[in-house]
Amino acid sequence: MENQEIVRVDQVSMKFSLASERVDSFKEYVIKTIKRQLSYDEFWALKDVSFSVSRGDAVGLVGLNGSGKSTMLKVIAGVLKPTKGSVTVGGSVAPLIELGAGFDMDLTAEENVFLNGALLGYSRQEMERCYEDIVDFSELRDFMNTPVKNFSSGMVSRLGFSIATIGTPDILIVDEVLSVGDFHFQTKCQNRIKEMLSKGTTLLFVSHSIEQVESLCNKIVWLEKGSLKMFGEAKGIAKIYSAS
Ligand SMILES: Nc1ncnc2c1ncn2[C@@H]1O[C@H](COP(=O)(O)OP(=O)(O)OP(=O)(O)O)[C@@H](O)[C@H]1O
Repeated sequence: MENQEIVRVDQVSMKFSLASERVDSFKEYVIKTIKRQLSYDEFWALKDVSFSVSRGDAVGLVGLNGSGKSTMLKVIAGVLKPTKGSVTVGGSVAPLIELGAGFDMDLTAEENVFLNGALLGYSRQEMERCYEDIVDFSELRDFMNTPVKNFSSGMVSRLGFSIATIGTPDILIVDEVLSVGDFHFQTKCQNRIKEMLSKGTTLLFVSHSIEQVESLCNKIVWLEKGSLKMFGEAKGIAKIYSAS
C-alpha cells in the first residue's frame, strides 16, 4: 500500500447463491439436498470493482437499489469475504452497519451499552468512562433501565450510533444510519461524523441522499448493477449522478 492509501479494493467480485425453486418445508429441503435436487442461481452482487481510498478521504457510495453498495461496505468491513479479488485495510475500522445488531433485546439499555462496548473491543473501564457521553448523546437517559425490546427502531439506532462512535477510528463505515431517527438526531449524527473527519478519520458512507453525500464527501464511488460506473471527485460525479 502506498503511504497515503488506507483502503484498497482490488478487483473485488462477490457472488451470492440463491435457491432457484421454492422449498416449502425443512423436510423437503433436507430430502432435496440429499437427492441433490436443489439448484441455485448464481448472482454477482459485485463485479470486478477496484478503487483506492486515501487517508482522510470521505467517500460516498451511490447507486440505485441493489447496485451493491451495502455489499461493498460489508466486504471492506470484513463481514463478507469477497468471492474474487481482495481488500486491504490499513487501520482500525468502526462499522456502523445494522446498528443495534449486537443488542440483547431482553437486557436494559444500560446493560446493552456494556455488552455492545465489549463486542466492539472496549474494556469495562473504558465503557464506564464513556457511559455518560453515550447516555447524553443518545438522549435516552430516562430509558436506560428499560429493556431494549420496548424501544422503537429509532431509539435502538440512536443508542447503537452513540456507542459505535465513542472512539476516533481510522476508518468509519456508515451504512444508511443517517436515514433513521428524526431530523434533529440525523443532524447530530452528521455533526459527529464531521467532527471525526476533522480529527483525520477516513469515511466510507452509503446514502440515498446525494445532498448528504455532497455535504460530507470529497470522493464518490458510483456502483451500477455491481460494477463500478464512476470513481473520483465528489463534485463532478454528483452533478452527473443527479442528472442521470
Ligand atoms: N446475503 C445475500 N444473499 C443473497 N443476495 C444478496 C445478499 N446480500 C445482498 N444480496 C443481493 O445483492 C444485491 C446487492 O445488494 P446490496 O444490499 O449490496 O445493494 P445496495 O446497493 O446496498 O441496495 P439498497 O440501495 O437497496 O440498500 C441485491 O440484489 C441483493 O438482493
